[in-house]
Amino acid sequence: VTMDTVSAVINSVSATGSLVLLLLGLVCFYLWRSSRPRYLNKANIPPYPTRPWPFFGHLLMVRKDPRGTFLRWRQECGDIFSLDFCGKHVVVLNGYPLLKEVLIRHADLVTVRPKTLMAVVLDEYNKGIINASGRVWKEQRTAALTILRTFGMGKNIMASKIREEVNVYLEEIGKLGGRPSDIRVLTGVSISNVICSIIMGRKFEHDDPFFRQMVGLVSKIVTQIGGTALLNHLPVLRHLPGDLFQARQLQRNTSDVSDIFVNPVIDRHKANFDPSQEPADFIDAYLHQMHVRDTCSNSKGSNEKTSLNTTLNDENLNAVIKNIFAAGSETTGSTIMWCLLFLLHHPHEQDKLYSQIEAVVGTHRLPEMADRPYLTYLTAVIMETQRLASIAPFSFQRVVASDIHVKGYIIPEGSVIIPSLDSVLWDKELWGDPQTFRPERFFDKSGALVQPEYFVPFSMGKRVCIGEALAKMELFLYLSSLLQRFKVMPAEEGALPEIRAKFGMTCAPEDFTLRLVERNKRDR
Ligand code: HEM
Repeated sequence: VTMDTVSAVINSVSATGSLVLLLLGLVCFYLWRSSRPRYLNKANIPPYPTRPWPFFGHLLMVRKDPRGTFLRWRQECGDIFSLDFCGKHVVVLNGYPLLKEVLIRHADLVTVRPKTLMAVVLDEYNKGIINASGRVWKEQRTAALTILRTFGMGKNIMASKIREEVNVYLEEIGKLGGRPSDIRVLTGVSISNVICSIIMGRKFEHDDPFFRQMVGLVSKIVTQIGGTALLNHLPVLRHLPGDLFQARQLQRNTSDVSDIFVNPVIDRHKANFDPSQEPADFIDAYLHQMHVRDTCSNSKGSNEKTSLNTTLNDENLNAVIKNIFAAGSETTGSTIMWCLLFLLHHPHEQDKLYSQIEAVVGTHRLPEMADRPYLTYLTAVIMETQRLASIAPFSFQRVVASDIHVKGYIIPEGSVIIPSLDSVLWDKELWGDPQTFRPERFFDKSGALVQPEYFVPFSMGKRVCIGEALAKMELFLYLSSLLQRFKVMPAEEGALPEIRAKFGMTCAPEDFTLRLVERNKRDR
């Protein structure tokens, strides 16, 4: 090897090295430019609690304990403050008056969802309800609400579907024989079955392998969404080797849910669709609406394809079904788990609740919706559970469509807003002792049950939860029937599980075991 060859190699290596360095520098410059806080020194922007870090802004500061950090920053900055998430301007809204002003008075300016990486990974960006905006969102939301109301959300048809499943749930719990158990999965499976019967008109055996596989996948997706939250603001991280943030797994699991479960179910419904028959379930009713629009546009002599006139189509139906599963099962299931955990810690409240069930319903029949107005203590316990658990502490994010003027500040167009439901449900000014489980707070001096307008676990405004009536019905029927038959007891006498939340798609309690002991076997 001559000296010339060696120096040629060195030259070419250093040229390549310089090129790589230059590229790296350009990438860093681009990242720095695109992640610079847009409004840092602009007047009239809600204040920043601390100076943002380069690139990440405030993201890493809130990662460990978002709830605690937000509550602390509210104390330091007041009800409205700005954050920077990797260059994205975020405004956090706190307190009932401010949430009401922005979400209700300026309702039309805050209906857009941000284009999060998660929505793209889940293949749901601008599809279905949760991740859609504008015309798609309006039409899908209206269709879904109409269908749910037709099926009696808050009325009898829905109640009988839920009660059927409650019976199976009670039998399964009876089989545990009062032994220490974690009933989180059992509860999740049961609630998912209610959603199945509403969406596709059929329920599954709890040990059906196909159903188990689907519930397992949905539960994985819900957990993985929590783990990938950082990616929403720093999408470049998904390219890291090793799938550190599980984004690729999340994508695979979501497309499995579509391929194995959702699309075949839609196809079966389409194959059996008969427009002259009354719709039997949600999918059928959606196909009916598609058919009606199709017929209307044809009768008007339009030559355009229906898909141009309406957003009701297979793709959006797929997304709506996934939305209802994702938003409707984990939320209700974890609220039931929170209620049982609170009752473990508050045996006196459990006794009071049981006495009312015994007096109003007795023990020879299951509670029904007609009992609800009389089971006021249970209703108060459910509301107190939802308030204290605050399972959706930051609701879902929205984007501001044009500048909003509030409290002497401007929330600039394009900012993301985070309405902190924690700040309302845990507000000392409103509740006095917000961290205490005290269902009595929902009764007035005359002993009548009251629901204050600032009780907002389902959020507020135009994007308020569409499943509120269904969730309330499920919570009432599951908990009244469960607590009528079983006494909630600690797994080990004197050793209570800690009250601690884990952050996923919602805030569920950390896993815990308990004993559900039959109260009076002879009565049944
Ligand atoms: C305890 C149970 C539940 C709680 C606490 C809850 C809470 C919420 C919250 C806080 C939002 C965000 C609203 C916003 O963007 O401001 C929401 C949205 C939504 N929820 Fe629920 N939810 C529950 C049960 C359900 C059920 C059973 C369904 C099934 C139909 C459902 C379907 C939805 C949908 C589709 C949205 C998106 C609405 C939109 O973007 O327009 N939820 N929910």
